[in-house]
Formats: sequence, structure tokens, C-alpha cells
Amino acid sequence: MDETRDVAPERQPGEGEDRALRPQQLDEFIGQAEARANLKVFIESAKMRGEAMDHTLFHGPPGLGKTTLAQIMARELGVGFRMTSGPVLAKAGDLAAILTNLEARDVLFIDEIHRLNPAVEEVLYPALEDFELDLVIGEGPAARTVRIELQPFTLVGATTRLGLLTTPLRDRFGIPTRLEFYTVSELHEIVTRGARLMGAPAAVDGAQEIARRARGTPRIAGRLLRRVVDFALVEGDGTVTREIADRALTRLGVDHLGLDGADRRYLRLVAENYMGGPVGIETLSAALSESRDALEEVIEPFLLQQGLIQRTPRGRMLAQKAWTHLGLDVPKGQQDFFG
Ligand SMILES: Nc1ncnc2c1ncn2[C@@H]1O[C@H](COP(=O)(O)OP(=O)(O)OP(=O)(O)O)[C@@H](O)[C@H]1O
Ligand SMILES: [Mg+2]
Repeated sequence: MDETRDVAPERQPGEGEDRALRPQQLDEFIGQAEARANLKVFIESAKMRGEAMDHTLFHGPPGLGKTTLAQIMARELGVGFRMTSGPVLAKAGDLAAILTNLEARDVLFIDEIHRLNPAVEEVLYPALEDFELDLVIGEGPAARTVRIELQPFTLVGATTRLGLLTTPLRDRFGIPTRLEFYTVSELHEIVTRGARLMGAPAAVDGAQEIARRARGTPRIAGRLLRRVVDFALVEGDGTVTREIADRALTRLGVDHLGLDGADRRYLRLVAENYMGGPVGIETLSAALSESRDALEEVIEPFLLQQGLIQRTPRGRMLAQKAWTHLGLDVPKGQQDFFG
């Protein structure tokens, strides 16, 4: 994927996640009302019982707040926070080293948990269920298994690809939580709060313009805000107005729906080369030189949520709204489809 996309929801190289902008408490966290309300109850209950909170899985597209919520959970529970990720845990021993160092009720956060090595995942099962580790020590005839008792802990897993999780792993999470794209009004609040923390005055309609074009994603809202503030300082009087925001975002190639060049390239390809589809994901991946994962994880979720494309058993199809957005007429064969 083009690393310089301003609306890429993934964290980009060299981009510090703004610590100052990251909400620290559940009450400061905007949006995800349902998930937040449930977490509040489960956190409170775990504290009353004095037990480790149940294992929790956050899933959903990049940049919606999975890591942020995991950190907030540990803080609200008043316990330690350890962070690692699926691809980093190469051997069973790597996981064992972390697990044996956890203190009672700590939160262990495993990012990209769908990318755990199967050998590591095997070790995780008894750890999650019985807080026990079965480790094989030595090799060959001298090998023996030792059982190690662990402190009770809470695993918080995060994934952008729920479908890639094995069923046994998935079933061990007592609290599976799906994060949704944010509404424009939630993003408006996030942008307003971000501007205040950055000390940049933002007009209501300026914040609104950024919110509308942030692809339902707080990470993108934060990034676009920083770019618009740059333009406001250099080309305006420092205030984030609607006009400055519009000019900056248009210059960055972010259109009125928040789509960028990569999104439009996807839509145009399906429209112009495949008459609007259906077209298979592998074909699209080859034609766009993007990995299938990148298309499925990053580009498509928002296009689907916006009703620009549809997934059918025979492949992807453009919806009426996409033709309109591209300024193209729906081809004759497709008109019946939309009735
Ligand atoms: N509800 C929110 N309010 C304000 N800012 C938020 C909110 N959720 C996320 N953010 C900000 O958005 C950015 C991305 O959040 P986070 O890193 O938690 O996303 P993620 O879901 O873990 O992404 P990834 O899948 O790429 O790991 C952070 O800078 C965070 O401060
Ligand atoms: Mg994350």
C-alpha cells in the first residue's frame, strides 16, 4: 500500500501516535457507545470481585481505537499493561517468558493476534483457560513436560481480521467486541477535542469538514487535522475554517466522501474495466498491485460501509452511489440490477 496516503487508516512509519490526543479514560473516549457501556460494567464487576477481568477481543478496521481501549482497560482496572503482537512471538518460549512475568490481574495486550504462530497458540490455550503453562524442556528422549502455574491475567487481543482467527482461540474470549466506524458527529467531537489539545482554534464548520472526510476513523481525523492546521498557519490566520479545511483536503486528494486516490482507483477500475462487476478479489488485487489483505482490511470496509460497493458470491460490484460519485452513467446491463 502507498505509505504516503493521508487517509490510510494504518499507522504510518514515523508517525508517532499522538500521545497527547489519545484518550486516557473510558469517560474521555468518544464514540463506540455500546462497547464502552459494556466494558464499564465488566471492569467495575472485575474490580468488585477482585478478579482478573475476562479475556477481551477487539476486532474491526485499523485506527478505530483497539489499542487505545486496551490501555484504558488496564488503567481503569488499576493493573499493569504488557504489550506485544502476534508476529513478534516467534516461539512458545517467547510467550512463556511474558506470561511468567505477569502479575496478578495484569492486562496482556496481543496486537494482530490473528498472526500468532500455531505453536505459540497451543501454549496460549491452557494459559487462558486454567492459568497454566505446559512447557517442554529439553529434546529427544530426555524431553519432559513441566507445568507452571501462572497468575490470573486478562488477555486483550486485537485484530483487523476476525475471520483469520482459529475457532478455538476465538472461543476463549469471554468478551468479543466489535468496533464500528464512527459517525460524523462523533468525529466532530474528536476533531474539536484534538484541536483544543493542539492549541489550534477550530471553527465549528471547519471541524465538521474534517470529520465528514475522515473515513469514519479517528486516526485519520487526527492526521487530517494536523495537515489542515499546517495550512491554516501558513496560508490563513491559524484558525481551522471550513474554507481552509476544504482547500487543504482537496490539495491532499481527499474528496468529499473522504475517499483518496487509492479508493477512487479501485472504484474506477471496477467501473471502467469490469462494467461495474462482479469481479473477483484476486483479479482486483493483481490489477491494482495491492495485496488482497490490504484491499480487504483497509480499502473495502469503508467502501462497503458507505454503500459504494457490494460483496456478492461472484465478486465485488459497484453500487449506484459509486457510479454517481465517479460522475459516470450506469451501463445499460446494470440498470435493471438497481431497479
Ligand atoms: N474514541 C477516540 N477518541 C479520540 N481519539 C481516538 C479514539 N479512538 C482512537 N483515537 C485515536 O486514534 C488513533 C488510533 O487509535 P488506535 O491506535 O487505538 O487504533 P487501533 O484500532 O489500535 O488501530 P490498528 O488496527 O492500526 O492497531 C490514536 O491516535 C488514538 O488516540
Ligand atoms: Mg492498534
